[in-house]
Amino acid sequence: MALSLPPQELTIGILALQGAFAEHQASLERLNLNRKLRVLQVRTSQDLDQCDALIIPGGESTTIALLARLSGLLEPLKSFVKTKPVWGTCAGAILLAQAVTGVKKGGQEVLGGMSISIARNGWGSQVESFEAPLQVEGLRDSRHPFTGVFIRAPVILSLKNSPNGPPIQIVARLPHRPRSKISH
Ligand SMILES: NC(=O)CC[C@H](N)C(=O)O
Repeated sequence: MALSLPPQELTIGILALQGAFAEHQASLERLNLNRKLRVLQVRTSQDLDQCDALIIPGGESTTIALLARLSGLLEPLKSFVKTKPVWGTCAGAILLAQAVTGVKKGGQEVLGGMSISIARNGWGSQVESFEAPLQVEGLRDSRHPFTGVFIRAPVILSLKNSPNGPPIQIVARLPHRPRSKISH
């Protein structure tokens, strides 16, 4: 996967078939960057063609894969993840994995792109969702932990550096599920 981005205006796509795409868009638009950023909701392969990079949001991975297939986006996405930078949040990370466990009856379509294996709903069901403080390498204020929100979240079970891609860097770990649930 190529990780370098062109220096001119960047177009960041957000896969907008289902899930938290609007929240990702709002966060990107709040960023105060010293370069021009265009944020594009991606629903067609023509949208995808305009993107320098892509975010696949959290949501429901099976539904996102199904909608991608119905809208003719599945194959373009599989090609995109081989050559361009892609970020996967929760369901997005499941879609970027090479192997998934805990899948629904009928299986789970994936895009590949990251040489990881992942367990869908690996921390438990919806009622077992939780928040946990994380030390994230590279965040500006490393004195304060980042609050990770794990909503029916996946667990990355294994990762393997691929000979063609950049080395994998782990920026945070959560070895055990904490007791606290989501606070309201
Ligand atoms: N927060 C999420 O994105 C949940 C992912 C969901 N469990 C799935 O399988 O797609």
